[in-house]
Amino acid sequence: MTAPFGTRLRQAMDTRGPLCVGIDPHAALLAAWGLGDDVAGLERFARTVVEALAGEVAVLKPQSAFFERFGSRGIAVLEQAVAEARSAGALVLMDAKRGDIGSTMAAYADAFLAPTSPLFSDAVTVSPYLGFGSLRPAFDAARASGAGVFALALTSNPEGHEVQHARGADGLTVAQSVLRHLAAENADADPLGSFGAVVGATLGSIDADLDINGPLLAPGIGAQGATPADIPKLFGPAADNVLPSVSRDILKLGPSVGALREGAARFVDETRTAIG
Ligand SMILES: O=C(O)c1cc(=O)[nH]c(=O)n1[C@@H]1O[C@H](COP(=O)(O)O)[C@@H](O)[C@H]1O
Repeated sequence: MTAPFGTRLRQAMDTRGPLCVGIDPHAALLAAWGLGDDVAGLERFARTVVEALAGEVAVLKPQSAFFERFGSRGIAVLEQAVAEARSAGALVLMDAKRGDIGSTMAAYADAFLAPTSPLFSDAVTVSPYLGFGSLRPAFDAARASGAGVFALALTSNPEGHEVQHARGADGLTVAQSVLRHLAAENADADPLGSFGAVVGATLGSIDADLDINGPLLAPGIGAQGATPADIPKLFGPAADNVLPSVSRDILKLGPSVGALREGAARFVDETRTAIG
């Protein structure tokens, strides 16, 4: 039985450094790499990122949308990238942001969290906005396969505020409610729970209890304006559980494998220096 995702993530962050690099094959990035905006370009892009970073960084985060753009052939590239990244030692966080009623969520859990699936990943991002309880099948599947789940809580985009800061009858913000649910899922975990929150590093200030005994995926560094130095200021005592996520600011350094590796190493160094 594989160790729980949280245990594997803690070890990877400690040994390879606190960094998640996104595999986001934007059309503009394909062009910048001299690749066509087609399946051949997509495959070359994904394989180059995996070759450069799967043996180096703790987590790779393929953004499903950029593969779905090419239909089933794009998904075939995604399947290949996930398998190759995992076999090279990276943890793979599938960024799919899936959310639906429980019976449908079970099918999404099959797609990304069942070991028999061609898209089986170490973790997946999910959207809690059909009610946190609708995610139960994903948490159950993750527990069964030693995988993880990251639920959106305080996203990096400015539009998130209107939903995530809304308050329920209990007086809690939607975001705080999600965080409390995650803390309950992680209650007995040691050294780190397998159920994380997505908390943007672009937020300036966070008025929420981030003590969830789980990982905090922090996107928004680089292209969205945040820096590693923002992490200790923003996350305070939870900074040790922060997994900074960078996509465009590292990917733009490609297609050179060496440049991609240097860029990732630089972000790891800056984060470790900032957190201390
Ligand atoms: O779930 C995510 O990773 C995510 C959450 C969030 O709040 N903001 C956010 O930008 N992301 C993802 O992070 C990636 C953008 O990273 P950058 O290119 O570094 O800005 C995209 O794949 C986004 O979908």
